[in-house]
Amino acid sequence: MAYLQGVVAASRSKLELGTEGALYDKIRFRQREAGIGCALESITDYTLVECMRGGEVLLGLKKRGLGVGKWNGFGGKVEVGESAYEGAKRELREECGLEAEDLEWRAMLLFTFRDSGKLMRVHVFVADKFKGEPVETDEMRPMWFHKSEIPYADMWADDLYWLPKLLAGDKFMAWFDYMPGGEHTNKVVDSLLVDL
Ligand SMILES: Nc1[nH]c(=O)nc2c1ncn2[C@H]1C[C@H](O)[C@@H](COP(=O)(O)OP(=O)(O)OP(=O)(O)O)O1
Repeated sequence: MAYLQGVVAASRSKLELGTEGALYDKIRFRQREAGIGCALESITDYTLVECMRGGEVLLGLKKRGLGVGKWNGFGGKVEVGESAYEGAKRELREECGLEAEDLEWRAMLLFTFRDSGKLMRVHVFVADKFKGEPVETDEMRPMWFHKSEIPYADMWADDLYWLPKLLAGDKFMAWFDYMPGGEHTNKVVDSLLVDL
């Protein structure tokens, strides 16, 4: 499975820099330096799927919930009893009706917010083979964008840091620390990115 292959490839390359634990440690260090108590109180797993078609990427305008009003890939919380891979496929189907034949794991994004101890861990996959046509749902209004016309101004601020790398085929782990007010202020105050 492409997801597992990705993980194996990662562990063979920059193991010393790329391990998730090392990244958490760096986050703790950086947050302490910034004078934050740095309680990583809870971790919640999410998925994010970027569908590719030639030089285009499918984004959805989020109609409700976290990130409402922003263009984003498709995804949501990983449910109890499912893997991130399974959760990613399910969310893609639920949010825009596409059935991915396979997903390639490409990135893990960690998000912290200066006004909470919560850490979001987002597993990012790319799909280039899928069945069906994207349809609008209660959650998302899908639209294809050429790689050169991605609406970064109307997306999460972090996307500008990592989406170009993802579209270039890179694998990586990254951390983005958001100002209080997270999705409304939409300002990244610290970040780390480790190529795998
Ligand atoms: N800073 C950020 N940058 C980004 O590109 N995507 C982000 C992000 N923070 C969250 N996301 C993505 C991850 C996930 O795909 C989505 C948030 O998930 P949802 O709100 O859809 O989750 P839930 O599962 O709680 O919702 P339901 O689907 O209603 O159950 O936004």
